[in-house]
Amino acid sequence: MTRPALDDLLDGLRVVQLPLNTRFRGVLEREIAYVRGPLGYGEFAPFLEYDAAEASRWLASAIEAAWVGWPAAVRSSVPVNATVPAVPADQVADVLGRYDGCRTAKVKVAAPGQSLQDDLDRVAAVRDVMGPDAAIRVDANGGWDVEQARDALSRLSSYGLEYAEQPCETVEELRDLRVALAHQGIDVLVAADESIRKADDPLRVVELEAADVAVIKVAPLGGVAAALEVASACGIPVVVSSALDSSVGMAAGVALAAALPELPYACGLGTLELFSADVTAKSLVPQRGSVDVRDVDVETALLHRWEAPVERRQHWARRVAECYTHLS
Ligand SMILES: O=C(O)CCC(=O)C1=CC=C[C@@H](O)[C@@H]1C(=O)O
Ligand SMILES: [Mg+2]
Repeated sequence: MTRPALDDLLDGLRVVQLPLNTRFRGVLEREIAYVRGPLGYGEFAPFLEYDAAEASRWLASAIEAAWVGWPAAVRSSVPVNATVPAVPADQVADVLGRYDGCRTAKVKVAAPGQSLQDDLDRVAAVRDVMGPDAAIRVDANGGWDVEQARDALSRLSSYGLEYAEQPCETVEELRDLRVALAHQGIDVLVAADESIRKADDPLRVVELEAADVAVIKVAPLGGVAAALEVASACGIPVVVSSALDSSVGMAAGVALAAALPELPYACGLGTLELFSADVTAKSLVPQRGSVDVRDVDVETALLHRWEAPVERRQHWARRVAECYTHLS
């Protein structure tokens, strides 16, 4: 891959703090850095707790966007799901109300400090608001062990589930859960997210027959081309999802979804509805249930408006430099 000099990355570096309208992953603000190359901006926003080796894949993805470019699109829009954070059931209608025309919802479950009853209430509220024809998937972020997952999914499945994303933490647990669900006749598909995006070997989950669906995120896999390779090698249906991106990062996810030969499920690319600010006036938000495949015009005034304080900008400059040494 074309590798810009570290100075080129640091010279164009911009850092913003974008407010969210709903708490997600425990935060109400998303800190995002941008690098700038000949093709425009690339988003570099690994979550703050990630180490340099893991975060360097996000840097490779930002460099691809700004210096290399993406594979050709085979579609002009991408159907997306609404994302429902671990909110109380009485806030579900508000959250869903932001998503124009989405007929699939992904609901966070097994959040720290919450009970299965909270999850049941939230999923029931989603079914209630969206009606019987909507598709509902849940995402436990590895929060259950196999037994808890089997019990939770046997109860949640009465609301009709499209799949359960990362119900357990390890690949072995996902495999054992699939067997347990089949034995008990619980008809819920298993999707892998962290087992792909945080793994040394993203294809192990397929080798162990541990998932029915692969959730693929661009930045954690090192860019659109790399993610496309993982998606093709998987041999199971793929759902492209965001990493809580601004429109710049979202465009990369949309580019991947647009390039995939088959897209059987709605993608998790609607999360800009959880933000109350962006760096473009024309956010890549869903309209009538889909996101358009198009370029994003970053506005300098918005980069200024949401600019992070100087110590955070220095933090991100150090992070870029550190990750740069890990680029392969
Ligand atoms: O898939 C979606 O609907 C939206 C994206 C999403 O849920 C996530 C984005 C970023 C970090 C993750 O905790 C979370 C996920 O686990 O899938
Ligand atoms: Mg997930």
